Amino acid sequence: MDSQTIVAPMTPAGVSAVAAIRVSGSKVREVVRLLFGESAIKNLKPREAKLATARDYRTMVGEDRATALVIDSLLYIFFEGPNSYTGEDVLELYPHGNPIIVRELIQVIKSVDGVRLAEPGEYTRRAFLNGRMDLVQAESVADVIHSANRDELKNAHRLLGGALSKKVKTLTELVMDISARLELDVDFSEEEADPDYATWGVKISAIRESVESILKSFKGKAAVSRLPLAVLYGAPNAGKSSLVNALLGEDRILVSNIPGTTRDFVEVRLFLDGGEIRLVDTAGIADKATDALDALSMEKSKEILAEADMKILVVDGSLDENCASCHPENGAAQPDIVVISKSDLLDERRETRDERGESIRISSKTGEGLAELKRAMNAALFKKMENSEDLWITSEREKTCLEEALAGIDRALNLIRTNPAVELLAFEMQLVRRSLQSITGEISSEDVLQQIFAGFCIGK
Ligand SMILES: Nc1nc2c(c(=O)[nH]1)N(C=O)[C@@H](CNc1ccc(C(=O)N[C@@H](CCC(=O)O)C(=O)O)cc1)CN2
Ligand SMILES: Nc1nc2c(ncn2[C@@H]2O[C@H](COP(=O)(O)OP(=O)(O)OP(=O)(O)O)[C@@H](O)[C@H]2O)c(=O)[nH]1
Ligand SMILES: [Mg+2]
Repeated sequence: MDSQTIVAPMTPAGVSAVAAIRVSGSKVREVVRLLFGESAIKNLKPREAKLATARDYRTMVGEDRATALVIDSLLYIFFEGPNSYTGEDVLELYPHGNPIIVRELIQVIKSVDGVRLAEPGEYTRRAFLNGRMDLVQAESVADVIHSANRDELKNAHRLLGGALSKKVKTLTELVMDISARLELDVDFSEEEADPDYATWGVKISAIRESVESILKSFKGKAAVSRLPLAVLYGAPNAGKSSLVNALLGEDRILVSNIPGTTRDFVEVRLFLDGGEIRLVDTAGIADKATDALDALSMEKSKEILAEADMKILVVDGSLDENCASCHPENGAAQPDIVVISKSDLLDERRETRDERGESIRISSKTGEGLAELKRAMNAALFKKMENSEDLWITSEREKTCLEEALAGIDRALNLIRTNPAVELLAFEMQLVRRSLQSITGEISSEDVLQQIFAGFCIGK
């Protein structure tokens, strides 16, 4: 392993209130000295937030630090290895979130001998290599960051907490135990009576069951993380775009009293309690297209509706008659929920039940009904998992290791059934053990680590 010290921002590029930069490695104290001066080193206490002025030592005139250019006034925390995320000395800097400041800090830090920019995932890779976490946990860090909803996040936290690691380690121990006894049988096969194959068979079958159940829990990331899609549709001028703006709390989409304002469908991201969703505003569907372009717009609306996980029909509550073409019997989509818009223009007592299904009165002007609509969307788009105690794996690599283990187990069981040569059985169980150990990274290779961490973000 290279012993270079690494530096990278932990926060995304761009303007923010505060940014975060992390340095890890043996040169951390030197970085503190150059940024903050000799006295900072003397008073360096681990895990204590300090306010200080970071300067560019390269611009210093003579030996007087006060002449050096100020980069920022910021907070920093020093973590002394091995009690840090990576297990090495770590320095975290929290400057103001100006990209100029972040760039200058990183340039100055990089100018220290033995410091370079971190590669993607390199902090977590070091955490793994220094025994702070195993490979299942390291992979789950990416899941924690990229979980798209509450259930995924809960699963990712369980993986990070070591719930799967524990299961796999228990299985590895069982396999090692069997291996050890098999090896004994190999050594003493001359003297001893026949090995007890039936007992081996039962034990190995039990392990097979556990491996298979973890394997079956696999959920590919693509399948899990596809954001749910809600589509708003209805007659022109019904108030669809206004509703999107009201849900977002900002004037994102053009609104006007001219029917046909929205031409192309517009997609935004909305956060609900269960997670992020895609919300699409479509062009109004009129009884008759006014021109060829209008007809195309309506076609587009229908296309995106076909993909929707939730169809929300917006009906203008201020009108007595809404367009007939939004009725399902006229070929329009069957709504999951009907929204009666512009409730601020409605008489309180007016009937708000719609023959097309459950309905909610809303007003984009006053905000009435918006919270209720969000709750309904949340319930429809984030259905509770049937068994939320379940733990599932998300890593293709872990899946492949489990498949290898399962194949080895099946070969071993087959040997027991057909040709019980203890040596062969012992050999297969060694392979099974190795496959299981690859999952947690007890056995790993440079190639495997390269593959895993290349997919991480910079600074993780
Ligand atoms: N500022 C900051 N926030 C962060 C992180 C970080 O690295 N820095 N994390 C990065 O992902 C996550 C938290 N994970 C962390 C895990 C372990 C340690 C750590 O220092 N472990 C030491 C001490 C443990 C203790 O005091 O209980 C250790 O394991 O020895 C730090 C962060 C999320 N938030
Ligand atoms: N009073 C009142 N007016 C509303 C409300 N919502 C929308 N409007 C008005 O209704 C008109 C149409 O609103 P839009 O949001 O553009 O309607 P749309 O459904 O997106 O229309 P198209 O894009 O043409 O299909 C505008 O004049 C809005 O100001 C509401 O809650 N209350
Ligand atoms: Mg519109």
